[in-house]
Amino acid sequence: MRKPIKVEEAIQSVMKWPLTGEKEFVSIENSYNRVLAEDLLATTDVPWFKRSPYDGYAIVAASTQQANSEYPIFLEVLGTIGAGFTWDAELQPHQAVKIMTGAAIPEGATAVIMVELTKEVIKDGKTYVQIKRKVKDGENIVEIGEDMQKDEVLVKKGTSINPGVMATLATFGYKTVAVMKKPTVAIIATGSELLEVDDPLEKGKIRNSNAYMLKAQILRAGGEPIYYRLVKDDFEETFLAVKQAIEQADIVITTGGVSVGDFDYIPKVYEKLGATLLFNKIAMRPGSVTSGALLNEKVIFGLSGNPSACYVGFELFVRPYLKAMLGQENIYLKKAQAILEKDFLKANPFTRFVRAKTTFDGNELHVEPVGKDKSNIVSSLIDANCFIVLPGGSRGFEKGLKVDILLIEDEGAPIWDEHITDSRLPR
Ligand SMILES: Nc1nc2c(c(=O)[nH]1)N[C@H]1C(S)=C(S)[C@@H](COP(=O)(O)OP(=O)(O)OC[C@H]3O[C@@H](n4cnc5c(N)ncnc54)[C@H](O)[C@@H]3O)O[C@H]1N2
Ligand code: MOO
Ligand SMILES: [Mg+2]
Repeated sequence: MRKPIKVEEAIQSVMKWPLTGEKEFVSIENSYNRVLAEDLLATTDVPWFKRSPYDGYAIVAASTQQANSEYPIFLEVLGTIGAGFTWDAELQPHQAVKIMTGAAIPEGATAVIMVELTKEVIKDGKTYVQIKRKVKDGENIVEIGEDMQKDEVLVKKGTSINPGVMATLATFGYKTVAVMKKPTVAIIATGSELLEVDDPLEKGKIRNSNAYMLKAQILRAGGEPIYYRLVKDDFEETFLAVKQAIEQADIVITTGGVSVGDFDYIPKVYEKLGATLLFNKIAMRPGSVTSGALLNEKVIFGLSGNPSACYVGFELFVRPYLKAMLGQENIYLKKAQAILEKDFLKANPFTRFVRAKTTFDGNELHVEPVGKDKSNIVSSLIDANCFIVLPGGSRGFEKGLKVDILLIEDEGAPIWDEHITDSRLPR
């Protein structure tokens, strides 16, 4: 008899053994979605020179002291600079340089006035800019270091490279980036009933869908599915596949063959390998047979063969382990609360993770189970973007209750609908 342990105990027993990830260098072009292996520091001030935020005139603010709409002042315009160009002479009072957004502020200039507030006049062959208001010192000047300051830690290692991090890397000239190596994850699908994806159906057989599902889950979590094999329900074959995989990959996942059937060989494989069993029964549904074992400080995850159970097992146990290897902080699925939109009246002797779809009405989250809830179901995974967590020992949950959900994926909205609202007004 197997003794079920709590979900959190299973998570803890796995998370005691995170491998230390390694780093590697990739080109900035290939760094999107990778995880930073080193803190990202500002190597210069940004901007590193004063620049204009507007198209206008660089001036000495003091020259405008007396300006007002009745008595405008006139400054001589010495020339024009666009972004990327500099003005080499020092600007004197009563002089101006026409300047474009992004151009370096000339030496001596202390403010910029927007072009809309001025008028150019030509007198005796000279160009003057007419100014009708007092301009303050420092007005419309982007100061050195306004954006980022030299030596400032901008992004912590363990952060996933998003478009903003990408822009920051480029700002400081990182042609190559130190990122965490993607943990390699071997997938071994077990089962004599399994066909390859391009095999025609035969009596009693099904196509191996778990391996492809796991590949996608591994990629989504930031790992590298490197190796994948399909083995028959044969002890030797399964044993050799796992033994080889553990030498080649950082993490090994098997699917199927983990329960109490005559041909479920995974428990015996652990034994022969001399692996330490971490758990072989968890008080959860689906995936109660999910097993974990430790060999050479590497965790082998024995996920259920049933597709939905396999999926849940990955997200709850493999995902955080993989993300910990990547040095990430937020390794667990994000928890939220949502209003249950349909009765879920099944009793829950064990904690249940119901595949569900959550939607946001602009105000609150709502959630509805995606349908067929048995663990042998594939189709309910199509629309699932979260799990509803129903604690063990509960009788079922009625529509309208607030329930905990774990978010897996987030999609956009189908229409632009009241995307801009004033939160101060009643709705
Ligand atoms: N007497 C008992 N029988 C079962 C129990 C139990 O407690 N006592 N638990 C049931 C539960 S719950 C689950 S979940 C499954 C777990 O079984 P295994 O992990 O050993 O997986 P298999 O028996 O190999 O396969 C189960 C099911 O999944 C299909 N499968 C397997 N691999 C794949 C794949 N790669 N792609 C698609 N489908 C796959 C397989 O054909 C079976 O239908 O055990 C119950 N039995
Ligand atoms: O382990 Mo099974 O998926 O609980 O149904
Ligand atoms: Mg079985």
